[in-house]
Amino acid sequence: MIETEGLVHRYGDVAAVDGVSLSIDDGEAVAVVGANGSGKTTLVRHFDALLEPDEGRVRVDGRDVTDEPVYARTRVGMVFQNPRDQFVAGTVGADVAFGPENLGLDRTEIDRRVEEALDAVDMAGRGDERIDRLSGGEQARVAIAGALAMEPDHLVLDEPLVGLDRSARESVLDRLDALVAEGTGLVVVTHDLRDVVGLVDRVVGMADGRVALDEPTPAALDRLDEVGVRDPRC
Ligand SMILES: Nc1ncnc2c1ncn2[C@@H]1O[C@H](COP(=O)(O)OP(=O)(O)OP(=O)(O)O)[C@@H](O)[C@H]1O
Repeated sequence: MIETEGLVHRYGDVAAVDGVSLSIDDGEAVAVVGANGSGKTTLVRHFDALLEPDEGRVRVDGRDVTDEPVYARTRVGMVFQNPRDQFVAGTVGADVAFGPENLGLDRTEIDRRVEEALDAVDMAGRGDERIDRLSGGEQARVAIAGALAMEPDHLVLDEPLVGLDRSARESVLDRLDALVAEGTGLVVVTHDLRDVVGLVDRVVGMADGRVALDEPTPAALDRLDEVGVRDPRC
């Protein structure tokens, strides 16, 4: 479970996150929506201790992420907006293996995790391919595999579909759908709910750094205008 309590994050004088208390259960699929600059990315970066709170606390499974960042990063897998910024190796297999290697796991366990993670994103058998020769959609799926190889309880994706064409979007969404069905929790940051509305069972809407909407789908769809987000049904 991911919990924030009175979380405040400031950049200089700007409170990008301004008192957010939220809890996300294991297995929940949540969309975090809101207009540009409403604080979505800043909020989710705290789940993995990539930022430090100015006020309040963030816990994963009851453990404070500032005190135990490694624990948070093993339970919460993060996939950033531009996967190219996230790759650390030249080939698919080496990149996906990087996280488990850092956990100090033995080779057999690392190989098992890499194989399962690539399989989960429909990239089985492609470990030797160079990442820079993959399409944008394939790169997005490799980035997701890298997070999955840590066997996290939650996968947090920040605008995972930006820049992808329709078929690449569909292939990523297909894989996310399967992961949710298997019980992986999902937090998807987006300002466009159209693609992910069928995937999530809850919508958290941010406005000016605060949670202005927190409702299950489909009820949340009737209130999207309050957070400046388009109703995907229109
Ligand atoms: N590194 C930074 N330094 C200074 N200000 C920042 C920084 N990152 C974000 N901000 C500011 O914090 C506020 C929230 O930004 P954030 O990126 O969290 O919002 P967002 O909802 O994810 O936006 P978007 O939809 O455009 O990605 C904005 O006013 C933004 O300009």
